[in-house]
Amino acid sequence: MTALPSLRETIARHGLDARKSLGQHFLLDEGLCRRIAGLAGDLTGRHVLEVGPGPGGLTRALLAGPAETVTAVELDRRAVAALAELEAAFPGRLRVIEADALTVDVGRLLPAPRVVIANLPYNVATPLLVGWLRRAADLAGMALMFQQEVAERICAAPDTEAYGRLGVLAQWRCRCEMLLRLPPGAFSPPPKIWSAVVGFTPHPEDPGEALFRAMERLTAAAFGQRRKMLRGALKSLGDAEGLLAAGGIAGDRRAETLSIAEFDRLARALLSRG
Ligand SMILES: C[S@@+](CC[C@H](N)C(=O)[O-])C[C@H]1O[C@@H](n2cnc3c(N)ncnc32)[C@H](O)[C@@H]1O
Repeated sequence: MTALPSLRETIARHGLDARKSLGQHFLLDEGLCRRIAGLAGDLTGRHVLEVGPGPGGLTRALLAGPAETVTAVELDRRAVAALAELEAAFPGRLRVIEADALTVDVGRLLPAPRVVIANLPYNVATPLLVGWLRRAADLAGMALMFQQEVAERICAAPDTEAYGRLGVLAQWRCRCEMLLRLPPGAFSPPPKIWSAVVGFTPHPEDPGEALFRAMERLTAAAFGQRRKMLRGALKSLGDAEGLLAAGGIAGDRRAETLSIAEFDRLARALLSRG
């Protein structure tokens, strides 16, 4: 196999100057890429989805490991062209797809066991995560880089300022763990803020689309007015008192005091009410 150009050469050859509109902050340190590639555990026999490979630093690190296959979905045509050489160097193991990751169905794209590993474009990180949480039972695990503030919200405990809709959805479907924090200087160009990788271990049971939607409605209402008591905050769902009684939750509590198990009870009560 002929030696691959360095990441900096790849960027220069393909005019891959970072675009803010695409959330492009590249990881060029090979050691760091290897570390991130290892954060989702042993990838032997696993099929990896990487969203936004960019110049391919993390992609190279994933291919150097034991993953069965890597499928990289990238919106930027310049990056797709830059990855052609890497694809040729790993025939049958790397597939690069030019697409908007928001439109991609992981369950259809990859065989199981599936793992998602990505340094996410920050502008679409939350909708991408919520899409994967919807079908978390289809995934064996995820290791995802976010802005640190978003990572903290995902892992937040009840009774904290950061606890909200995203944390409840994520922790309801997965065990979530803060794995690594990175300063702006780890990226090229450096973003304004720190970043962090969160590890997700999905719970095996699939709640189904209707219950997931009920949880989305519930958390949107509950945290939409987080300072209000739940009997007021949940009024938009109709008969808030009845719903809270069915879930065994006192009406004078506030959303941020509820555990994930209590949210689960309320979402089931909301669904069964139809
Ligand atoms: C933070 S950069 C990470 C690049 C590379 N993985 C790295 O770590 O150096 C995010 C990448 O996601 C790509 N991207 C942005 N929006 C996307 C979308 N909707 N679907 C797929 N890729 C997207 C960008 O072009 C960019 O390559």
